[in-house]
Amino acid sequence: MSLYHETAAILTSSGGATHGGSLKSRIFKDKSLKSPPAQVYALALETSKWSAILKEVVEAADLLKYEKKLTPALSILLAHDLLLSKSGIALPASHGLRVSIERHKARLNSEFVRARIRRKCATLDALRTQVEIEARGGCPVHPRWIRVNTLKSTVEEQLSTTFKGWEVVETVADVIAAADFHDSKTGKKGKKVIHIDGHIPNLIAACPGVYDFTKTEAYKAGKIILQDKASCFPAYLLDPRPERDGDVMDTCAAPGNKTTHLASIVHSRVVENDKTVVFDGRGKKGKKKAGGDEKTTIYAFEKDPNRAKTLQKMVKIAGSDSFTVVNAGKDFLKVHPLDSKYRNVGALLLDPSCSGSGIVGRDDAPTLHLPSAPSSSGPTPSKAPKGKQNNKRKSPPTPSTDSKTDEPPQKVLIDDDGLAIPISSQFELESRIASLASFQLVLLQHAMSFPAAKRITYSTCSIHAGENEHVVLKALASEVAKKRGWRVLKRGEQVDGMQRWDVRGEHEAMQVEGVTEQMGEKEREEVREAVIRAYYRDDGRGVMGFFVAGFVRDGTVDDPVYTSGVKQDEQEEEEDPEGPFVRDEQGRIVRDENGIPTLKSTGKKAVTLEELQGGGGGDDDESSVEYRVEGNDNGEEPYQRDGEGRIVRDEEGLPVLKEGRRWKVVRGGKAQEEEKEEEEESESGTDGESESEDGDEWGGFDD
Ligand SMILES: C[S@@+](CC[C@H](N)C(=O)[O-])C[C@H]1O[C@@H](n2cnc3c(N)ncnc32)[C@H](O)[C@@H]1O
Repeated sequence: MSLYHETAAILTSSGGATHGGSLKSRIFKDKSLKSPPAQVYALALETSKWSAILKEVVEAADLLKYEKKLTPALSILLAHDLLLSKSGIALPASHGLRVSIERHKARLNSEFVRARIRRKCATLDALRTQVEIEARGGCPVHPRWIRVNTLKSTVEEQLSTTFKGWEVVETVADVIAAADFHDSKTGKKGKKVIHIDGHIPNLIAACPGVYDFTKTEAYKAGKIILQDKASCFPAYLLDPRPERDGDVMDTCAAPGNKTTHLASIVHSRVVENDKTVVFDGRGKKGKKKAGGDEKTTIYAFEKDPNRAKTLQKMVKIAGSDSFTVVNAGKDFLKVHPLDSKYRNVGALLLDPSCSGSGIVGRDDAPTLHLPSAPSSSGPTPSKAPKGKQNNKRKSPPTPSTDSKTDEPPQKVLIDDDGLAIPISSQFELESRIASLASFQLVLLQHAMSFPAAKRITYSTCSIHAGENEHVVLKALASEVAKKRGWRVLKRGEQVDGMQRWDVRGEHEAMQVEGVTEQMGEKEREEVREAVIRAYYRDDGRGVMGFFVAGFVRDGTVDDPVYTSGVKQDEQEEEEDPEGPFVRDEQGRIVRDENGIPTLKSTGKKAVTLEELQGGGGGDDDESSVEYRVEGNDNGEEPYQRDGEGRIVRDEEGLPVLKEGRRWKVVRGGKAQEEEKEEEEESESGTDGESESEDGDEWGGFDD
């Protein structure tokens, strides 16, 4: 099959919206293609951009009437290459398709000139510019953002290598403006200009479409990473500092842009402070931190095993594998916060799956205009696409055709995992957002429960308040946040570049039923001002739609359930230095007349008199603390008595045993005691007396 047949099949395939996402991904994932996917994609994209004009030309020239074997899609693909491609039709001169279009060359050319004049364009260049702008549906140009990976390079090095000869301009807006430049001599679009970002360190905005950075040595060596400016906010806002935050966790990490950004920041902090650090893992890079042996590890989790492979590759290429542990295929929600591996995790980055509604260029196919069937003769100039209709993230990736205008295209929400979810109503959209938001909140609360955590960033590439401000407000109102003292990282406390970023939370998003009623106006405004937004807009900022919020706690407020896994009362029993017994005001253990202590947990006596007299185990509740009197069992009671017949007690009030008698304290109940005795017998062959000596601890009473 020829390039043209394959491309026509892609452009007109039905169900594309729900079967594989964007035009680009449909083409590059199509294993049945014989032509190079890049060539198919370029032809499909460019023809779609020009299709409104090509449709007019083909119809006016009556091409489909004369060439019955051509389909509408084939006709505009061939017309595109005939009229606009420098190399012409990519087929042998004798090929039937080529012959069928070239014999109409003169008429097609003159209709093309007429179409240009109708659009009031004096030159082909002017028409090109108009087509480019229309193809974006009036949406802004998006710069190519490049993060210099400071683990491997510096901005200075990149300026003198990758960007050698590029002009450095003052603003992002200048970079955007350069994209519409068209060099009439070379026929090339855009200019080689860059801007060094003023908010995020080591970030460069380059004019898009001028250069394929994926082909550069710097990209292949991991010296530069293609990452949108807004997507750099979370790691920068988290601002992990080895000496303050210890280990760092990236909870939802693939493909790894933020993981590698975190690594770069951690590393630069160490260098900046002129302190050295031991990086964990197989680190050859490690240096000792001044005055200590702390280690910094970045733990990255990715539940999707395939995406985790990309993460692993990225971490390696970026040069951070020596101190990044990739937990491939591991669900962050299944990571136990009390797992000792993570006891030093002080900073967590949470960038969970979201609706992806802020992503730029997700739907990359401009609306396709196909010529009408031959019966409807005569030119029917179609209107050029207006507004944002061909750069909408929720519109179907399958291009609509003019002949189907009576069927409104089904909307598709392509999330940031690349999953295409058909959305046919506002209700469906809201349900999808609500379900994502509830999951995002669970993840955020889980992050908040790590014992040493003091800083968290939560981010999405969504523009919906439901996934953004609302999740933040609900998280702040949650039990874990309250019990552990989590609060929002206020604007004034943020790293410099984020303080200066002036796009903040949405006013109308600051009300959440059942959550914000208890908050004062000032508190709500503080949260709104603290959270950071970015929009894909024609505002000169050149960023994608994004949201990020920081959370902090100072650690003075905490709940033991989040540090030791036990509730306060349980912890008192376990860790109370006074032990599990009730004490009086002077700190003495409260005992009954026989000196038997009372347990705090049950209010019952720790042992019964019968037990003290050697009678065996107590009830189940108290089975973890059993006491036996052993030795010289001659039938007499084991305690010493004074002249008045009272049991003699030591300073703690414990009965003093007669000579030859001793206490045996058994922890863990009767079953364990029996087990222990069996073991003792089999090991030593003694009657356990000597073990009893060893075990003659007063642990049960003293601690
Ligand atoms: C928005 S993407 C992360 C992008 C990444 N932070 C970056 O900047 O390159 C969300 C990722 O989280 C993963 N994910 C979702 N839920 C997860 C979970 N419970 N545990 C671990 N990974 C999860 C998804 O598979 C997806 O790869």
